[in-house]
Amino acid sequence: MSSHLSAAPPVAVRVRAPGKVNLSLRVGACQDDGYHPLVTIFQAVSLAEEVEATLATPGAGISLTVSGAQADRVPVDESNLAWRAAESLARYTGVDPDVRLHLHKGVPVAGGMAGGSADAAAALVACDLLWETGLSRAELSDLAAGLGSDVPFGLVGHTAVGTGRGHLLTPAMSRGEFHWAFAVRDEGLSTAQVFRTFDEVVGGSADVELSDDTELMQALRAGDPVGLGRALHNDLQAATLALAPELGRTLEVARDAGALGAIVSGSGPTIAALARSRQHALAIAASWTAAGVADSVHCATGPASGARVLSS
Ligand SMILES: C[C@@](CO)(OP(=O)(O)O)[C@H](O)COP(=O)(O)OP(=O)(O)OC[C@H]1O[C@@H](n2ccc(N)nc2=O)[C@H](O)[C@@H]1O
Ligand SMILES: Nc1ncnc2c1ncn2[C@@H]1O[C@H](COP(=O)(O)OP(=O)(O)O)[C@@H](O)[C@H]1O
Repeated sequence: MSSHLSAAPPVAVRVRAPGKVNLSLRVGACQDDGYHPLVTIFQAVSLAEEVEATLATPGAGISLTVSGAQADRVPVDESNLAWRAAESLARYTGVDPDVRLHLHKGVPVAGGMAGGSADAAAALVACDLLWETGLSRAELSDLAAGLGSDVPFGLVGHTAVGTGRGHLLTPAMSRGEFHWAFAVRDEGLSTAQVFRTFDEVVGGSADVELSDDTELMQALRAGDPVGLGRALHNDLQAATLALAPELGRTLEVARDAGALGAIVSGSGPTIAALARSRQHALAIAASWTAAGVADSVHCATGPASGARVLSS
C-alpha cells in the first residue's frame, strides 16, 4: 500500500484541479435512477481549485476551511464534496480520516463549471498521498464517480468525451490553446433543477450520439477555434434560459463582441464565450462589464491538465 519506502511521509499536500466547460452536451431521456444519459465533450480550463490537505492529530477527524471568491457560498461541513471525497477514500482504504482540508476557490460556485467536483478530485489525490494509501488511477476514478458525475473528469482534465452519467471518459485529441471569456452570475443554479426543467421544457431523445459532434472533434484536432466556435452545443441551454432568461442578453453581448461561439457552461448560469485570442477574450469580458450583464468576468485558456500535485 505504501508508495514511500524510505522518504518521510508528507505532512501536507497541495493539489490543483481544473474547472471545465462542456464544448458539447447532449442529454438523453431521464432514466429510472433519476439520471440522464449524456454524451459530452469536456474541456478543462485554467480557472482552477487548489486543495491543501494537512495531517491532523489521530482522532481529530476531518475539518475544512475555504478561501477565494464566493468562499462564503461553500459549505464547510460534511456536505462539502471535498470532505465527502476524504471520507470515501478513508472508508475504502480503512484508514482513519484525520485531515485538515483547505480549499482555495478559483472556479465560480454553482456556475456549471464543476468547481466542487474539482475540489473532490483534488482532495482524493491529496489525501491518497498524505495517508500513503497508494490507490491506482482506476480506483481513484471509481471513488470519484461515486461522488458526482463530473468528478472523474476533474482527475484527468485536458479534453475528454464523457458518456454514461458523464463519468465514463475517453481522452479526445486536441491541438493548441483555446481562449475563453466567462460571465459569472453571483446567484448559482442547481444542476438538479436545470435537469428537471430540461425534462419539462425539452425532454431528451432516447438516443444521444457522439457522431453528432464530428465537426467539433475535427475542429479540436485541427486546433481551429472558428470551427470549434461554430460547433459548440448545449442541450441544457433552453432549460437554463427558461430559469434565467436574462442570460439571453449575456449571450447576445458576447456575439456582438465577435465571440466565435457563446454557450451556457454545463447547467449554467455561467456563460462561456470562445475568443480568437487572449486580447479578444479580454475585449468580450469588457463588453459584458460595460453592458452590466455579468456580476464578474474571467478569462482563461483550455485545455488544462487534470488534478496534479503542486507540493508535498
Ligand atoms: C450538467 C453537468 C455537465 O457536465 O455539469 P454542471 O453544470 O453541474 O457543472 C453534469 O452533468 C452534472 O454533474 P454533477 O454536478 O457532478 O452532477 P451530480 O452531482 O452527479 O448530480 C446532480 C444532479 O444532476 C442530475 N443529473 C446529473 C448528471 C446526469 N447525467 N443526469 C442528471 O440528471 C441529477 O438530478 C442529480 O441528482
Ligand atoms: N467544494 C465545493 N465547492 C463548491 N460548492 C460545493 C462544494 N461542495 C459542495 N458544494 C455545493 O454544491 C453546489 C454546486 O457546486 P459547484 O461544483 O460549484 O457547481 P456546479 O455543479 O454548477 O458545477 C454548491 O452550490 C454547493 O452548495
